[in-house]
Amino acid sequence: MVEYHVIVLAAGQGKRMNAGKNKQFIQLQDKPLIVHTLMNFIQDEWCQSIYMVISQEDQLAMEGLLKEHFLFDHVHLVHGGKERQESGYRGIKAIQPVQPDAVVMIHDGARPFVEKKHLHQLAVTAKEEKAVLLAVQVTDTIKRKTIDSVETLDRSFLWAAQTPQAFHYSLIKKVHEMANDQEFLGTDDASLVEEFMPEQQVKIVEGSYQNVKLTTPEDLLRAELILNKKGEA
Ligand SMILES: Nc1ccn([C@@H]2O[C@H](COP(=O)(O)OP(=O)(O)OP(=O)(O)O)[C@@H](O)[C@H]2O)c(=O)n1
Ligand SMILES: C[C@](O)(CO)[C@H](O)COP(=O)(O)O
Repeated sequence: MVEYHVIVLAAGQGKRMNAGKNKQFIQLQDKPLIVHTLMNFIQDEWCQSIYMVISQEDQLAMEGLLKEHFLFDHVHLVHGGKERQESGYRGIKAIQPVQPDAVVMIHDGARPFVEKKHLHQLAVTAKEEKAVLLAVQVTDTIKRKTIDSVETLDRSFLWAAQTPQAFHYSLIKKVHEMANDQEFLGTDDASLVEEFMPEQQVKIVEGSYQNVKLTTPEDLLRAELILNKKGEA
């Protein structure tokens, strides 16, 4: 067993979902999206603590929701920032003192379908290798367009990044500090390691295409299908 701590990012606005509220509150069958996500960690005995990063405006509603689902005592709440990266950094700073090699995962609240076997593969790999992300091989043909050319990239080298991404605490804290100081904005946390610690290899654990990020209304249909399938299993 490799213990880990998780930061669940839920401080976005869900603008592309166009739900008139933060998409984390959208009901998916019997419970809101964010509760589905949190349950993956509550039900994992390897998970030692959960820090959920939320926006100040959602504080009351989130507290209510956690109480309704009996999760209030299991989740530390932290206020997020304007960008996803800032929210992650605030989550990292909120973690109670831990050993430098403690494993910290960072996960999108909007990915409710992560599997326990992948959490464990990430934890084990992060403990040994310091930096790892969940990803899947790209299935599309990807073109790279410049002003005067179009080329087809070799997709056997292309991976779509997912979360969780897992790191040694001291490493992820350091690269977030550096990114903050230098006003560097990446689209995921692993990219900060790539940018500021190029000597540190980032590993990939191959994940599942079901671990989708619910971003647009179309993704909700997919979520319903996944939940129906899980219910049948
Ligand atoms: N300032 C931000 C922005 C995003 N997130 C979180 O990061 C995850 C991935 O981001 P995304 O899917 O882009 O969510 P939103 O920012 O909410 O969506 P949108 O960009 O459509 O507004 C989400 O769980 C979101 O709540 C966050 O904690 N803090
Ligand atoms: C971190 C991430 O989930 C990796 O796929 C993603 O980059 C964050 O969401 P966004 O839609 O790119 O803001």
